[in-house]
Amino acid sequence: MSHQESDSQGTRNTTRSQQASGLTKSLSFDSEKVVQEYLQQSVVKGVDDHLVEFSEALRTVAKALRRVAEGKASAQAEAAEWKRKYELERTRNLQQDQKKGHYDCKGKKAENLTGQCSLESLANDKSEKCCGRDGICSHEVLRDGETDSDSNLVSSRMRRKASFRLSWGCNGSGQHKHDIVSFERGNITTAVRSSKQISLRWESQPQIVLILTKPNSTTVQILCAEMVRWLKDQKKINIIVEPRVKSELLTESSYFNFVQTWEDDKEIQFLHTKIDLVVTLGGDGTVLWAARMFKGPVPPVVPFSLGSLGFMTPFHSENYREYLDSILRGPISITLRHRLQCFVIRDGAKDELETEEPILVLNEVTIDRGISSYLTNLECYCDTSFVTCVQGDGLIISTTSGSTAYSLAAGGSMVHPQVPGILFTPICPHSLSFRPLILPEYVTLRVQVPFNSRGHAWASFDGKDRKQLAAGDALVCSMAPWPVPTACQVDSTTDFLRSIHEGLHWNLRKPQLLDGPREP
Ligand SMILES: NC(=O)c1ccc[n+]([C@@H]2O[C@H](COP(=O)([O-])OP(=O)(O)OC[C@H]3O[C@@H](n4cnc5c(N)ncnc54)[C@H](O)[C@@H]3O)[C@@H](O)[C@H]2O)c1
Ligand SMILES: Nc1ncnc2c1ncn2[C@@H]1O[C@H](COP(=O)(O)OP(=O)(O)OP(=O)(O)O)[C@@H](O)[C@H]1O
Repeated sequence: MSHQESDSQGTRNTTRSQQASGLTKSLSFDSEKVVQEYLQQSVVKGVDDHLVEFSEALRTVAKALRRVAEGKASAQAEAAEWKRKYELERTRNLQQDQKKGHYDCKGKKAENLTGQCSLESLANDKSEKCCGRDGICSHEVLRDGETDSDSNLVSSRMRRKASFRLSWGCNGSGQHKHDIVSFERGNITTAVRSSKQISLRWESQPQIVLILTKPNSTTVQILCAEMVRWLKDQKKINIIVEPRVKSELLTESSYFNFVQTWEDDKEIQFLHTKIDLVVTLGGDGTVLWAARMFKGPVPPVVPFSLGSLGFMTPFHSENYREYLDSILRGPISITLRHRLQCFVIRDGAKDELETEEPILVLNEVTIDRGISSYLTNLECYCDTSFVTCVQGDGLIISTTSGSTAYSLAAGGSMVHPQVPGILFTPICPHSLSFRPLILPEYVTLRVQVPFNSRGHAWASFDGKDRKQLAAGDALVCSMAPWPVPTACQVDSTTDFLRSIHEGLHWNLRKPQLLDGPREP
């Protein structure tokens, strides 16, 4: 069924259910009124007349209830059809993932592409497979926490609260660390939230630092050479740089012979196993570059500001010695910047994923009209629910770190980078009522170019690697399990507020003068 067809079907169902609920409301009012009138007037009128009226009213009620039931049956059939389609899709995705060998929340193998457990597993496995070790039963806590006298007291006064189980890790990627949830007497409280300030303490001395630099900048080149010298001479740190930087250093002096690099780009995938710390010298683009190099876990990143804006670069390069000295000693406050993992699924490929590995983004994935002059038409789903159809220039699916980048320019909110969420921001929507959304971090989003689309769409990842999406192609994205830990200059909130004040001049306004009218 095309989106338009399903939409008009949906509208018909909504109208039907609105009619049904309106009917039910008027029914309950009418029948009540009829009964009251009957009771009052039967004293005055002949009882037989009123019995006739009353039975007529009951017939109307029965007829209307039948219509409500018919409406429900048709809505249920529609829902069953959607569920069937979803199940088909899910099975297809699972098969693909088993082939690919990703990992999932059910354990050993295969992270589901859409990052979800099956509906059956949610219903049947309960905690056993998905949530076994992580689920807690409220009644277990109640039993543990109660003394005998407590329980006697409770049972004598009132019935115990219904027992329940909370479990996690089933939806989304299934690999997130979740809040510690306490069930003290069945009341749910969270103790440690993922958005709390995180501190990193070294357990052994950091020894290898990767320095990444913005190209074509003399200032950066000079600073890089100075920093390498200082780290080697003063801190006995081994340095790794990109091949380009190694040749730049060697042009300056043969002293830099000790600096390591790689010859084959394939070696980059093993970098995270050797490197203790990454230092970036540039702007936000260099932090994005650093994040892009790590397709899995990322070592802590220390971003020095040598650009114009620097939302993610809180360290001023002039004081690099003090900063690095304190960071190498630790502890460091870090911001865990979540990333999104994106899969492009080609319609033509049917059962094949286009990419072996997901594309990870620190800022956002953008699906836009590219060079096409046609309106972009994108169908968007959140897990199993239809979200909307984007008609405009495109859509930005952004992390909270990316909320101050393109998403902000398109009218999205600025969100603290430690808030776990995914921003859904339209680009120039051709609709007055399309406001940006913020969705929870555990959802899987699917953006599909409809078969009847007039043009292609283009996906770009942190502003790079453009990929064309033809009609029937889709982009699926969910939160990646590997965040980018960036060192804070103070702490993540202070750094964030400083960056929006200094970078964007957020809410900068001259203070109102004292003179002028006053409250009497
Ligand atoms: N209209 C727009 O605002 C627009 C358009 C295209 C791309 N971008 C952004 O540019 C990013 C790529 O950055 P680049 O440096 O490689 O390209 P670039 O050199 O074109 O720089 C883009 C600008 O975005 C800023 N920026 C990047 N990440 C940011 C963040 N998280 N918060 C605040 N500002 C940020 C950079 O400081 C820079 O000023 C994309 O991820 C996208 O968010 C923005
Ligand atoms: N090591 C690198 N190798 C190749 N390209 C890089 C590297 N580091 C950064 N870049 C690219 O250089 C561009 C500019 O980088 P960056 O944003 O850091 O500097 P800037 O534009 O001067 O800073 P700002 O964004 O604050 O104005 C970006 O597109 C980024 O992808």
